[in-house]
Amino acid sequence: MTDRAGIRISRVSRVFEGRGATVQALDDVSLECPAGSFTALIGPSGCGKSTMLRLALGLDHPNDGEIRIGGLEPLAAARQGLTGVAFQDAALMPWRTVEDNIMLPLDVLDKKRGAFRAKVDELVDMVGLSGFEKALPGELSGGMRQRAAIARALVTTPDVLFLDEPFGALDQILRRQMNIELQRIWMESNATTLLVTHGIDEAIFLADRVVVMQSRPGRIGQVIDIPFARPRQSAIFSDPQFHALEAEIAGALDGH
Ligand SMILES: Nc1ncnc2c1ncn2[C@@H]1O[C@H](COP(=O)(O)OP(=O)(O)OP(=O)(O)O)[C@@H](O)[C@H]1O
Repeated sequence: MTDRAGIRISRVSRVFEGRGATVQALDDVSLECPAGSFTALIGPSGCGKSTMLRLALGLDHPNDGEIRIGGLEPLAAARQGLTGVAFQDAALMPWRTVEDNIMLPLDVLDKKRGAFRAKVDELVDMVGLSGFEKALPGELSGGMRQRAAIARALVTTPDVLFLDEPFGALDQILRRQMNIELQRIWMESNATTLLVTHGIDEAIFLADRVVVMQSRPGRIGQVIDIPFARPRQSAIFSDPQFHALEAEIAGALDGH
């Protein structure tokens, strides 16, 4: 059992009005992510995945419905350090060292850095960046930058971790390595995780269930449970059951 917070998205709609056109980015979307679970969100471009994350982070507000993180409103949860986020482009500050980047949320939340020294060292070790604490982002590979971004997302020991295509810019081989590492990090951190991805294989490898979204308006189409035991090994990428799930999700994306 875990006492971590889960995510509850209830009947959320978000409409954008602009230049004569109205876009229904999300239409009556409900999703419950139990504490400690790993959910992957997949769907065509423009189906509202990033909008959903922005709402869950308190960066935007729904027109209808509500989102709760462990019972709290998203902004309150973010202010308490209950949520962590890593984006596709890592978004590290180029002039800050790796460890200064990892400590950024502490500065934003006005927490004393000293109290987190051991946590930062543990995270640097967990994401395999020992020896690079004083390096600048420009001195790191793409995969190392993403690992630093994930460490940064975890520095407040968040209950909930949002990942928006964190490995989208990496090549296939590196992405698979990062998937294996992310699984390990997730198992160690125990955070409720919501991953936005375009990679069907990545979604199946990592998630307990894959939520397939449809666009115009953005809605949840199918939810597909992934039955593989953990820890999952890279061999499952060539398992026939894995291929069957890939076909099922590809079909759901095509609206079948
Ligand atoms: N601030 C905004 N103002 C107007 N329209 C917006 C805004 N943000 C998003 N949209 C529209 O809402 C819809 C959903 O966008 P969103 O970025 O959430 O999609 P997505 O599923 O994350 O797409 P992608 O996979 O391409 O990143 C799109 O049609 C987009 O144009």
